[in-house]
Amino acid sequence: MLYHVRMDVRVPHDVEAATFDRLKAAEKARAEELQRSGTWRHLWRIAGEYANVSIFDVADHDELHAILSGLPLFPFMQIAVTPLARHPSAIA
Ligand SMILES: O=C(O)CC1=CCC(=O)O1
Repeated sequence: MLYHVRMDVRVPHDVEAATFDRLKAAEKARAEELQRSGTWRHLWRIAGEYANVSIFDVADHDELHAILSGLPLFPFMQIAVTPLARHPSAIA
């Protein structure tokens, strides 16, 4: 199943910069791993915002939740999930 996921990162004021930098590096490594496996199909920056739009390809809601809640930046993100169904006019 495909899911459109928007993640808005909220930088905490009370977390040390070095700690947040470590979390960002861990997030990047995990995102790259999931992209290589084909699970994180698209990852786009929303221009002008500390946010991204992503497409995930997973078995079901439970797998998506497990992945998202395991992301290193999960405690600092607002996440909006939209399940996608095939459009009848789509040719690909
Ligand atoms: O910067 C972001 O949008 C949050 C994020 C998701 C994957 C990643 O590497 O950073």
